[in-house]
Amino acid sequence: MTIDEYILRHIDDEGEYLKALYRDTHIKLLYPRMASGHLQGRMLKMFVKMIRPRRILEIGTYSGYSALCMAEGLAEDGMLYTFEINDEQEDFTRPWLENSAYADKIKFYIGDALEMIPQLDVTFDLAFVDGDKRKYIEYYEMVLPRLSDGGYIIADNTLWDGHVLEEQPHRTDLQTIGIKAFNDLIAQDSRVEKVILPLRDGLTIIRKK
Ligand SMILES: C[S@@+](CC[C@H](N)C(=O)[O-])C[C@H]1O[C@@H](n2cnc3c(N)ncnc32)[C@H](O)[C@@H]1O
Repeated sequence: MTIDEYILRHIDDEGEYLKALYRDTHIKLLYPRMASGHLQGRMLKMFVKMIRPRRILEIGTYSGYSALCMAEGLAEDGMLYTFEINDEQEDFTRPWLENSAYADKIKFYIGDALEMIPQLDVTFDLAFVDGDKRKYIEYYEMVLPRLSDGGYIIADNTLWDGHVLEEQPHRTDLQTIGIKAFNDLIAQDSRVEKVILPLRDGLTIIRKK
């Protein structure tokens, strides 16, 4: 048994619905590795239980796996706003969200989060940033003013398969360059407290002071 298998046997089950979504994602979608899985999903739900946000923002819905996990942790009056730029994703994802037990807690938008979020008049208590790795700084600067004091941002993939250790990423590798620039910015940003968890592909937990 691997340590990953051991972990999955000793944490909460993800449940039949999410198992089925994960399977369907692997059968029907390109890049299924982008979806949060069992461990990260349970972690996201646990964060929501700990932080107890009323309003959650997600940038990058993809198949809806992480959205459903966070919605599962939301209180009765909570709401999750999730944004997906790829309109071809809608036919797959919308039924999975709308047929779930959390349909009334999720607002699913198709479009560029960078354009659509500024048009909403909502303050968020938690934001899960999981969109285009080249745009993390733009997402961050857009989200921070829309975050409540003491609110949290969770940024995914911030270790980028270890590529962040490359001193000089190739100039065409804009994702590695983007993530490194984001990590450097967060490290020296006195507006926030931060910690990086080496879970899966790296999760940075950022708290607005
Ligand atoms: C890693 S996947 C999200 C995975 C999902 N959050 C999960 O954990 O299961 C990233 C998604 O972000 C979407 N995306 C990229 N840029 C975006 C933007 N500016 N606004 C909204 N979605 C975006 C991509 O199309 C892709 O589906």
